[in-house]
Amino acid sequence: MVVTLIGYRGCGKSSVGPLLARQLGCDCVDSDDQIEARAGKSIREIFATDGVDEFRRLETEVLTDLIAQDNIVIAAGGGAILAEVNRQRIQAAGPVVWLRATVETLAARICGDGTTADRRPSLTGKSVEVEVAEVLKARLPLYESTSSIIVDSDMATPQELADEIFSRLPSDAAEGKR
Ligand SMILES: Nc1ncnc2c1ncn2[C@@H]1O[C@H](COP(=O)(O)OP(=O)(O)O)[C@@H](O)[C@H]1O
Ligand SMILES: O=C(O)C1=C[C@@H](OP(=O)(O)O)[C@@H](O)[C@H](O)C1
Ligand SMILES: [Mg+2]
Repeated sequence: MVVTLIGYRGCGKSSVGPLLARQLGCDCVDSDDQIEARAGKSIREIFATDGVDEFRRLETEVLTDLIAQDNIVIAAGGGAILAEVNRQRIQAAGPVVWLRATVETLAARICGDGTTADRRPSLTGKSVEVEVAEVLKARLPLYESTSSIIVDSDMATPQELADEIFSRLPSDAAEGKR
C-alpha cells in the first residue's frame, strides 16, 4: 500500500503525512528530505547550483525508489505531478490524495513557514502571492486529474485532515494491502 499526498506548496503534505502514517501503522517519507539527503544540499542550493531540471530528475529518482517500498505514505513535493512519469507511477502505486487549498491559504502558510527559505526557492521570481496564483492555476488540472481523493485543507487541522483521509481510503489500503 502506497498513499501519496500531493498539492501545492503549503497545503500541508509534510504535516499531514506523518499523522496519516501513524494511523496506517506505516512510515511517512518526505520526498524533499530524500532529495536533500541524496544531493547533500538544500533544495535552494540544488536550484541555484544544479538547476531546476536536476531537482526534477532527483525528484523522479526518489519517488520511484519510494514507490518501490510497500507500506508507505509519501509526502510529495508540490511539483511532483509535473512529470507524466511521476503521475503514472504514483497513480499505479495506490491512492493519491490532493490537499486542496485556496491561493490565500497557501500564500499565508508559505509566508508563515520558517522552513520556506531553504525548501521553497522562488519558482518564478515574482512575489509569493502572484507566484502562487499563477503556478497553482497552471497546475490545478494536474492535481485534480492525478488524485483519487480530494480533501479541502483550508479550514481543517492536520490531524482532522489525516482522520478524513484515513476514513476515505479504500478499506484494503487501511488494512495494509494495496
Ligand atoms: N491544516 C493546516 N492548518 C494550518 N496550518 C497548516 C496546516 N497544514 C500545514 N500547515 C502549516 O503550513 C506550513 C506548510 O506546511 P507543510 O506541511 O510544510 O506543507 P507542504 O509540505 O504541503 O508544502 C507549515 O508551517 C505548517 O505548519
Ligand atoms: O512546488 C514545487 O515546485 C516545489 C515544492 C516544494 O515542496 P513542498 O510542496 O513540500 O513545499 C519542493 O519540492 C520544491 O521547492 C519545489
Ligand atoms: Mg512538504
